[in-house]
Amino acid sequence: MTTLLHAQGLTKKFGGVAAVDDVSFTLDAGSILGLIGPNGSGKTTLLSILAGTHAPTAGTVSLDGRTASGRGAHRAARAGIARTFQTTRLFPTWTLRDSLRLAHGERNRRQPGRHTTWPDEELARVLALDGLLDRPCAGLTSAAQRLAMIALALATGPRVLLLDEPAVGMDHNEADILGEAVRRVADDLGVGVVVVDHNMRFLMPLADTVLVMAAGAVLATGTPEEIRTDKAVITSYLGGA
Ligand SMILES: Nc1ncnc2c1ncn2[C@@H]1O[C@H](COP(=O)(O)OP(=O)(O)OP(=O)(O)O)[C@@H](O)[C@H]1O
Repeated sequence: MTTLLHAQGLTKKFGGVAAVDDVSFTLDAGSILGLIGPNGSGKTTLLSILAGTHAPTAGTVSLDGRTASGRGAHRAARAGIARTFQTTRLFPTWTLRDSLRLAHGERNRRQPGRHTTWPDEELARVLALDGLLDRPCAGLTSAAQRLAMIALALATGPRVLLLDEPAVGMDHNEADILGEAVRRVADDLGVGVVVVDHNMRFLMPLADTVLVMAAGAVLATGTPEEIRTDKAVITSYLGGA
C-alpha cells in the first residue's frame, strides 16, 4: 500500500494547554486508522486539524506529499480530505440522489475539469443503501441517514475520509452494517479512513491500525491486537474492556 497522508509533529494549543501534543502518524490508501482515547484526549481536535478547521500550532499534514494543513476546511476538502460529523444534515424532503447531485455539483464547482467521483449506484452499494436512492431522506432510518452522510462526503471525491463517532447511538446490528460499509469504502474505493469512536466492539475489528491518545499525545500505536494487550493502554484507557 502507498502512504497517502502523513501527519508530522501535530500540536494544537488553546491558550497554554496542548489539546494535541506532537502527534505523528501515516495513513495508507485503502486502510483504516482507529483513533481512540479517553474524553478530552484530543481526538476531535486532531480530526479538526486534519480537516483544516483548526490550523495546527506546529506540525504539518501532507497528502500525496503536498502540504494540506493550515489552509482552511475548503482547501483541505479540495486537497481530498472529507469529514462527517456526529449529527446528520440531510434535507428531509430531498431524495438521497438529489443530495448526491448537490454534493457532486459542489465538487465540480470547486474542481472544474476533474471527473466526478463514483456513480450514485456504486456509492449506494458501498454504503448499504441499495434501493434507497430515490426515497426522501426523511423516510430513511437514523442509521441509514448516517450512512447517507458518508455517501455525501464521498460524493465530493476525497482520498481521505474522517469519521467522527459514526456508530454513536447505533445498536449492534446497525454498527455491524456500518462497519462492513466502512470496510468497503477502504477496500473497494481505495479511500484512507480515520475513525474516532468510543465503541470498541465496532472499532477494533474494523481498524487496521489503532492510535491511542492520552492528554493530547500518542500513548500507543499498533494493530488492534497489539493495542488490546498494551499494558499502558489497559492501565490508562481500556481497563477490563
Ligand atoms: N476550541 C477550544 N478551546 C479551548 N479548549 C478546547 C477547544 N477544543 C477542545 N479544547 C480542549 O482540548 C482538549 C481536547 O478536546 P477534544 O474535544 O479534542 O477531546 P476528545 O478526545 O475528542 O474528547 P471526547 O472523546 O469527549 O470527544 C480538552 O481539554 C478540551 O477541553
